Amino acid sequence: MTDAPVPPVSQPGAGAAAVTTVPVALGERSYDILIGRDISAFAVRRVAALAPGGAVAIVTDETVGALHGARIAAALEEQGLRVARVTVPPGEGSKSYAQFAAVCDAIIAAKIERGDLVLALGGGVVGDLAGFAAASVRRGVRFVQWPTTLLAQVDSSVGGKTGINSPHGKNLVGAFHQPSLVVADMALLDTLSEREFRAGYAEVVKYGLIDDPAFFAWCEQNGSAVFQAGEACARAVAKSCTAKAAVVARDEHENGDRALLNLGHTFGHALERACNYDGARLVHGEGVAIGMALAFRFSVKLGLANGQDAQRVARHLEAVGLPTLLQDVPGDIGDADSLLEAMAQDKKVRRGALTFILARGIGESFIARDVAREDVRAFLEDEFANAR
Ligand SMILES: NC(=O)c1ccc[n+]([C@@H]2O[C@H](COP(=O)([O-])OP(=O)(O)OC[C@H]3O[C@@H](n4cnc5c(N)ncnc54)[C@H](O)[C@@H]3O)[C@@H](O)[C@H]2O)c1
Ligand SMILES: O=C(O)C(=O)C[C@@H](O)[C@H](O)[C@H](O)COP(=O)(O)O
Ligand SMILES: [Zn+2]
Repeated sequence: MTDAPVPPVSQPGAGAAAVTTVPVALGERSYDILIGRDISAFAVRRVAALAPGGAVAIVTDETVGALHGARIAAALEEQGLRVARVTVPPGEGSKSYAQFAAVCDAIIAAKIERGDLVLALGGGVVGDLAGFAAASVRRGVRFVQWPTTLLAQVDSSVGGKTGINSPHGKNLVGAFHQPSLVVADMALLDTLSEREFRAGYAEVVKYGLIDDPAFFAWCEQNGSAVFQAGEACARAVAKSCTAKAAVVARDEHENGDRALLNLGHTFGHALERACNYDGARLVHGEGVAIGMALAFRFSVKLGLANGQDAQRVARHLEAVGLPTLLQDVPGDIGDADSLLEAMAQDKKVRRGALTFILARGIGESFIARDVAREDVRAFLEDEFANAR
């Protein structure tokens, strides 16, 4: 990642809005992320070019489908594609075995062939679910990510992690399946709720905390402007996608430093499971915000980072209204032992040993293997005891 939040090359999208293109360099699986406002007219032509005269199954959720589905379906039909629509209920509960089976069968029933397309129109839930269905049906159909939340535009639509949840933990069943194109149209964020916008912002801040202190400082200065879904937001999306594209290009299957993108997630995923994936209590980005604050405080407790940095992280997250404490999660989240049990199912676990993303400071995150369970338990017990 670079020091200044400068987005990559912009070009006019035929006839209208400027489109910033961020390439994801993965050899024969390379693809572009198109970023801009009101870019759908340009983007549907790029989608159609992937499968000229073919078919596309738009997978969406009820909320996004009602707001944006008809317009995008019509635009794709105008490009000569046959369009089928597949709709799931909104929310994390749809990353389930039941919805996975329903989506796969609907794609098959729509006679989507290997040379056709699945198009995920929605947030990270739809992207992860539709992407996994695309990876599985006929052993692999190409797919397009058309993210409609800030979280999906800055993170989940890029990098090819797809999957569903198990009662044992988050994203435990899935596949790496890269999209063929990503379309991040800022205009779609206009209908997003404030709470969901804020949750997505947690994953933006993450890129600064991993290895880009200048970007974290930029977030501190410009965080509230990002929430206007204008120029600052487009910059944050381009910056985030550029950072993620670089990590994914180096380490597509998370054998090494892609795990840094998991900052805050070992704690966050355990909290999501503790809430039984009930978005009314905790959505993913909120879990990540608490998880990042915990990762910094844990780093301080282990003598790795200084307290001022941990406070600065929590201060910024709180300034935009994100939660940073275990006590911020409504209802019962169990205790240190039950959270540890959830963490034992984390995909970064090796031979039973916990791996965390910890930090020596802001922008100095690193992968800590073999973290002692006793240290985690003692830290969590302190956190449970320390009410605000
Ligand atoms: N694959 C990855 O790399 C990756 C990365 C980060 C997160 N994730 C996953 O992403 C999921 C979270 O994604 P999310 O935060 O986008 O949640 P989400 O997909 O549940 O969307 C949030 C809510 O906003 C609504 N919504 C979406 N777009 C809208 C719009 N434009 N206007 C109005 N309402 C809209 C949805 O209906 C939903 O109710 C989690 O399951 C998480 O594990 C995956
Ligand atoms: O793309 C990645 O790699 C990430 O870790 C991004 C995370 O924000 C995302 O939540 C991801 O789904 C978590 O991956 P998991 O392997 O811990 O399920
Ligand atoms: Zn995440």
